Amino acid sequence: MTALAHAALDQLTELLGSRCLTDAESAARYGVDWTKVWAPAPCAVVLPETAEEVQQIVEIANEHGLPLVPSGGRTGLSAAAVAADGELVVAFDRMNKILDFNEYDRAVTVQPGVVTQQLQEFAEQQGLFYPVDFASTGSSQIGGNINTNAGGIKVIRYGMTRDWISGLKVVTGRGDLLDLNKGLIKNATGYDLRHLFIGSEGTLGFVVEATVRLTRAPRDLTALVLGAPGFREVMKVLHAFQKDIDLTAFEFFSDKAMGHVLQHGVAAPFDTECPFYCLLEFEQLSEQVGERAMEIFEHCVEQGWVLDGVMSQSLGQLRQLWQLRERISESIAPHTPYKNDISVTISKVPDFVEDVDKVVQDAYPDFEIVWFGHIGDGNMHLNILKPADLAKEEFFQRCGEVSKWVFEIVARYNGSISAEHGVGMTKKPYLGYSRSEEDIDAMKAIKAVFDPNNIMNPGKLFDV
Ligand SMILES: O=C(O)CC[C@@H](O)C(=O)O
Ligand SMILES: [Zn+2]
Repeated sequence: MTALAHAALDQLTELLGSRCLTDAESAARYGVDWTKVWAPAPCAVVLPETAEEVQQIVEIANEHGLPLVPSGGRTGLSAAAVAADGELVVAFDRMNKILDFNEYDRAVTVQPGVVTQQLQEFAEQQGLFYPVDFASTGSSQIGGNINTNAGGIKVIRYGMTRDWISGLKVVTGRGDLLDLNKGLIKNATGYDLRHLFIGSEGTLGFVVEATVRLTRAPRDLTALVLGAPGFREVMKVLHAFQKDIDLTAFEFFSDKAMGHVLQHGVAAPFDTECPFYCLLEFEQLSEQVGERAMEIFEHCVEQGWVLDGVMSQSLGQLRQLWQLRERISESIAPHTPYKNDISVTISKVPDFVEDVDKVVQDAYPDFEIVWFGHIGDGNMHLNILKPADLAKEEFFQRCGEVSKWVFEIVARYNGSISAEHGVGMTKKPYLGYSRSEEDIDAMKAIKAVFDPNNIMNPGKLFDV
């Protein structure tokens, strides 16, 4: 540790006492996210309890040139919350209170360390619903969701985290406390800085409070799992249902993904083995909606787009069917997957997937390729699994080489190299495939305004 870091730590210990942790166990725990590519090496971990303490931490960091990394539930998949280079981790676990709720505004004000599931349960207790949902809601925190503009499995109906944040308090890299948008629905007073901070991966400032909108809870949710002979047919099924029914989800997964999730202990939906599966969900608000869904299903079977299918008849069955999709990620995790989280507009999905699939199948004849994702949003998760006998370093190096070819296709289709997981460190070398030089220059200029000394999560998103 440098003399400067020592001096900063003395000040931090004076400020926070036992909430400034320097032990190896805390460093290892708080210094990583789910990527596990970089080894954690923070100089210390601090646990502020108030916005004022966050401001004081930023002040000390500026004085000593100490880089800061924000840490929430650490469920990120792009190494945006990894401290691998002597940074100070600012963990928000102690700022985990629900501060206010107003039923007329249908809005709840929370601290950043509130766990997503805690917010969802609070909304339910008020007879309302927080709709941003994904597999890691049991540990992810609202502050992290805001930093990455988290998406998930209900985006087709409810949008991303950005769409639910009506107010945001942030501490910038200058140490200023900004109170952005103040929970308003309508506010036409110039640049909406709130949206700059959402999805900025902690590179401009840290979220210290958020006002989150809630909505009515969905009623009588019903899921269908369908098996399709090919990927193009999956898209035809999406189109057929979307024409008539407001879907709350449309997810897809390949036979390989299905194989892993079944091995993981989830029950098969039906006996027919299909190359692709989709899971779609809707509110069965009336009997007619259910009947219409069955008619569309039969039409899809007649057209040869669907080989088999099942529809949930109870909440228990609905939850069971969702396991098929929600547990894919954990079922492939032991195979050290190399992850891609790519998107294009819906109309381009079939050609795009065909082009990418060809490149990866040719490049990795010996690797298992697992496709799944939020196909109703044009967002595919392409996971390449490491063969058991190949060293991790060599595997990641080979994957990195092929990434360029995949991202060239992404660029050709005007797509995104990261639909929802963020850029962090894993996708930083490839940002130029999705954002122009002018875009990146503008982002750097914005960072300089809010974080002139480059102490807020440096080395993530881009290098300055
Ligand atoms: O593991 C992945 O690649 C995706 C994780 C998550 O975004 C999901 O949709 O399940
Ligand atoms: Zn996802």
